[in-house]
Amino acid sequence: MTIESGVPEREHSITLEPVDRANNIERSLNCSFGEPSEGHLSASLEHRSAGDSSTPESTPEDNGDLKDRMRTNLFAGASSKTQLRLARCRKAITLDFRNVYYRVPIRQPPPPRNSFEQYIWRPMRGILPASLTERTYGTVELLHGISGVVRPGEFCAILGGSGAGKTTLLNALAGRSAVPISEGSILFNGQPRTHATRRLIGYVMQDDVFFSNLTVGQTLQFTADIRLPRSMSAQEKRERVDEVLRFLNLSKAKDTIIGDQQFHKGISGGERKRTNIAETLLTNPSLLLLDEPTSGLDSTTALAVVRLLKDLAIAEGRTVIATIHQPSSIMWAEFDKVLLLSEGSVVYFGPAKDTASYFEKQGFRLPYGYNPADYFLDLLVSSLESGGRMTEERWATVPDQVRWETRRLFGELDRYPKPSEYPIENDYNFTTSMVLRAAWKLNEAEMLIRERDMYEERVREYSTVARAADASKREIEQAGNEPVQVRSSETLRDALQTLQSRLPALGGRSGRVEAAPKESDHLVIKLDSAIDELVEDDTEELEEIERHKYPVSWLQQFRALAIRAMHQRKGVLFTWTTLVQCVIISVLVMLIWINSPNNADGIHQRFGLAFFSGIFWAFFSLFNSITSFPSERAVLAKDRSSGSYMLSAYFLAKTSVESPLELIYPYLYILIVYFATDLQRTARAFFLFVILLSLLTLVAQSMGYWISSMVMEFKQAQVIASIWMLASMLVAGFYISESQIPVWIRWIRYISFVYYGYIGLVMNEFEGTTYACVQDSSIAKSYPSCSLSPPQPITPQEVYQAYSVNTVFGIGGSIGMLIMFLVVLRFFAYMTLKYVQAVRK
Ligand SMILES: Nc1ncnc2c1ncn2[C@@H]1O[C@H](COP(=O)(O)OP(=O)(O)OP(=O)(O)O)[C@@H](O)[C@H]1O
Repeated sequence: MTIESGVPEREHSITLEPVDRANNIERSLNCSFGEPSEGHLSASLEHRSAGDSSTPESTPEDNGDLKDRMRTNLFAGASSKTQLRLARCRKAITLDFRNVYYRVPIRQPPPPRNSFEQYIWRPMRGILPASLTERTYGTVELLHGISGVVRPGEFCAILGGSGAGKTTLLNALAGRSAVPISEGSILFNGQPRTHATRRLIGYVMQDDVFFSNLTVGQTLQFTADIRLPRSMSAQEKRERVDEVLRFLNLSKAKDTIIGDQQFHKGISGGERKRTNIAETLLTNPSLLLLDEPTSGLDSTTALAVVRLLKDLAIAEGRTVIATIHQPSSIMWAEFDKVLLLSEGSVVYFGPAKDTASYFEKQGFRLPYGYNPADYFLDLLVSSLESGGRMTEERWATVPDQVRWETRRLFGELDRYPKPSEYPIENDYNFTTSMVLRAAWKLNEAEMLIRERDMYEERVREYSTVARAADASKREIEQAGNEPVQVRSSETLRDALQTLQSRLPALGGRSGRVEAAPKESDHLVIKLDSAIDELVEDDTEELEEIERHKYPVSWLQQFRALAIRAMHQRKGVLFTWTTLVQCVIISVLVMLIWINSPNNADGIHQRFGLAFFSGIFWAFFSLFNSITSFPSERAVLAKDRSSGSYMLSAYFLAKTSVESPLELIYPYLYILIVYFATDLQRTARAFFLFVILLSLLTLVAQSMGYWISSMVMEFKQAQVIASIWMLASMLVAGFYISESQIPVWIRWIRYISFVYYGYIGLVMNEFEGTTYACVQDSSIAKSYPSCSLSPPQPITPQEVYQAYSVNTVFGIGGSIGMLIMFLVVLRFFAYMTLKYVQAVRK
């Protein structure tokens, strides 16, 4: 709907939330401001003038301003207009956190009690999950009663020195903490977090965690496929990706791989950061939480990121909270609210523009021309770093009440039972941080009471707006599609003006208010039927979120995950070094075994070839796959904590894509080696060789999955894999026959898949064929058939006997055992990933 307002001081137009639907407004009001409940305290309302809003439909003046900003804005090129409107916020969220305390258990390994624990158990313990080997010794409190409210349309920056608790607080707000908060509440529109709210929260991690072999476009497409609702078509999802790419000026980098810091250079640091934000924006979150989105960026790019966040808050009605390191003064001016933290306590929370006056009241005057952020953070950090007390001059400037509160909180009050006896000196070495924390404690109650009054006033104000909009709606309906002239009362005009300035914060509907340079008490209102459709879409989308646990079905998850796994694994597996390694080994094997004789003298060589083939590909595959989960751990945790997909879809997609890829090199080896080395030339033997080697490779891969799901640390996984493979190799029967292995470790072979692979390959080579004896050969003489007169061909049974091959299983049995290992090991890997690693949902 378009409203043309006759307010003379406003000569530009802006896009706002709908005023055509009273019920939507009511709903928005409910979700933005809720019903004032008992004890519900809120932060101050900052009335932003309508002209401040960077909104999609801006006038030339606004555009001029916008262009100025865009000059330094690396996101220029994005017509924020269309993109912002298309990626509109679905529901306004007010985040209200009260008295949040967060404590974590202190975990420490128990001290060794004897030499076994000291020299054997301790080094081995590293490979087990910490939860099994560490004990809890009490708790440590990281957040001490943090309160605040951030509303739709506001951009709140969390600031503090290193270790102040910024990330801890952000994680707690996002529901991503390792343990739940100990006390207090975190409410979304007055309600605890639900499944549906979780999907409306976008969390941008400090580390840009991606699959390095995917391009920016592929990465975003994956996110779109998996996290956008099932009601959207593939085409719509592609369009959303292109929109976000354009919006963040990433179109140029669409086909560039993300890369990593060490081996493959990919996109730049700024592009990485924007890709990170883009991934979150794709899902159109209503509440955006960002952990240090500007870290590692140059000042221009960092400012551009901050302005983007501000635009997302104002123009889209999103609630944006970000931890920011070292903001410049220009950046400071962009913050609506700031939350200053020191040692896990609030030092200030409120409008950024009021910070200086608040600090001044506490005796800390912002020096002229100083960057506010630098000054406030210096006050907190320098006092901590030096550990020094406040100077006497500064202490003297602190109000009496605050000095008293500091003593009450951090000093020994017993020494001075009466306030009149308190010495004026800073006798406890109080630091600036202590004084400011005490000042805030004093101030907090007072501030919150004041803000509750403002909140109630605000609710009343919006009720007026809602009634006004309802009245307008009725007039519009009576007038059909024609522009309507509404002679408004003073109240209506004021209400609409307020609405105009605050509507973007009410939750994702669109309408337009245009200034008309004429009579001040006339409003011209037009209906825009397209807006109605958008509203319907939103409702459906929200209902869908409530209905389904995951945005898309299991099959859709599987498909998207399989495509991603394919792109990623291709890049890891198909490198020149791996190809060259495979070819060199294959050619070497071919050259060594090319002349193996087809008689008694060649028997041992065939054993060697079968053994080497099995062991080499088992090693190759095992070591390829032990990097599997550790390298994806961060991405998996990120995806799972945003509730994107089921672990079963991830595991099955990954393993089913990687398995065929893992077989490509062994097949190349078979092609080079099999015929050149004169292995048994029958179709049956060839295909059985292919099947056995494939199974061995896949079982080794499964073993690698299991190990890597268990320990998640590459080095530890490597140690376990090496021990396992070397033990398997030793007991398989090639180096030493079964009867020579001590009885008490003989059983190991039965739990070693290498053993079954080796038996299968050997029997496949000798089954159905005989070998001629060689005259004067010492090897041949060891076979009974060669001692006969005339010598008889050596039978497979004689060979098995000579090499102590256990024929109980046979080729079929070996294949069966390998299949069993395949299934069991994969099942173990999945269960370990699900339960032992406790990858968070
Ligand atoms: N699980 C934990 N156990 C014990 N202490 C912890 C734990 N997690 C965080 N801390 C401590 O809590 C404090 C706050 O950590 P946090 O990561 O929130 O700081 P921050 O303000 O984000 O710092 P930075 O800006 O350096 O990232 C730090 O001193 C940190 O060592």
